[in-house]
Amino acid sequence: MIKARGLARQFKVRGRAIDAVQGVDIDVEREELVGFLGPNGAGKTTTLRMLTTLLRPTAGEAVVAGCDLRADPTGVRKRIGYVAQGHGAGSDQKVLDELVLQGQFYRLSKADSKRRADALLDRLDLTGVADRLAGRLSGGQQRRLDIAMGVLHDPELLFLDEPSTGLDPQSRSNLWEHIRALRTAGSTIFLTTHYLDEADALCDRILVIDNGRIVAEGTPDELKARVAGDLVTLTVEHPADTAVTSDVASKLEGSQELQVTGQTVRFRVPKGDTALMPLLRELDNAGVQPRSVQVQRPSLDDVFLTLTGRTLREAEAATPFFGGFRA
Ligand SMILES: Nc1ncnc2c1ncn2[C@@H]1O[C@H](COP(=O)(O)OP(=O)(O)OP(=O)(O)O)[C@@H](O)[C@H]1O
Repeated sequence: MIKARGLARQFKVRGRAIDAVQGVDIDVEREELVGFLGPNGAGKTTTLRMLTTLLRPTAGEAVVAGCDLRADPTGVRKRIGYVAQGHGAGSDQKVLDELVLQGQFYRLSKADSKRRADALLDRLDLTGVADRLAGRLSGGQQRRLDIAMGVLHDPELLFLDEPSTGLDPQSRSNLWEHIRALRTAGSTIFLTTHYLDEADALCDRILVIDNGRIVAEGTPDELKARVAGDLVTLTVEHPADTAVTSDVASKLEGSQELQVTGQTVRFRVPKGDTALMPLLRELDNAGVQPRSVQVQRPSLDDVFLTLTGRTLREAEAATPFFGGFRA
């Protein structure tokens, strides 16, 4: 559905070159839900704007929904849906009218447009607000209306830019259910996000982008497997027991990144759950009583840290934002 090779975009700002996207390769298969994950300023929106024909690449090639990006941008536009970041439908139209107009914009007959609008309102849980002004919807309803607008013409491929930004946790998980349902119904979806939990919960596959380059690619589980194992956190009753505990932990097969803070010993092992029994047995033999033991699977944040040496939050804090120059 998407095949991009060496896609790049440079911006010139006051004589200074900004390499926003530095030659990315992207492959998305039909009916896949793929996430483009990276911190603010990593190049996600720029890539999306290139793939949706809104921005000309400075280098590279792409075939999107069967059409060549450079040779047939009109063909691409006909076959895709695009929901921009915080897009927001017009405020002075009723929800249903807004959708019917959108359908007519795509040259559907009024009757067809109304039929599809009704079906989408039902699928996206918006039937109850069909007669409300679009500008009066809650944040979550607004985003669902944006998505309905994006899929009304039944595109083969849907692009979503930061779909859940600005939503409260409940509206986010509700939106995720709707996005998953669209995928289950046969849509191919490419979305950008800087939320690790969103990428983890939604995506079949994730591309991680940092400073305009793809630094990793895989299923959420494959990416997590790149981190050196599960994190075991063990707290002991007496400070004097930490030396024995860290000694026992360091002897477990594959144990690494051992750290002691106060009465807490932390380390990574390849399979935390299976390592737990021998660990507790050894500690019992040594007369150590742990107060608590916790095993955590690596998060995508750990993956980002492993790949780039920075947490997503640090990466975002360090990214210069060229306010006023955004297209
Ligand atoms: N029109 C533009 N002119 C100049 N620089 C730009 C322009 N658009 C984007 N940039 C710069 O290109 C880089 C990538 O920006 P982009 O918006 O693609 O990142 P992003 O990953 O989508 O970030 P966010 O999550 O904040 O949307 C940033 O440094 C940004 O400031």
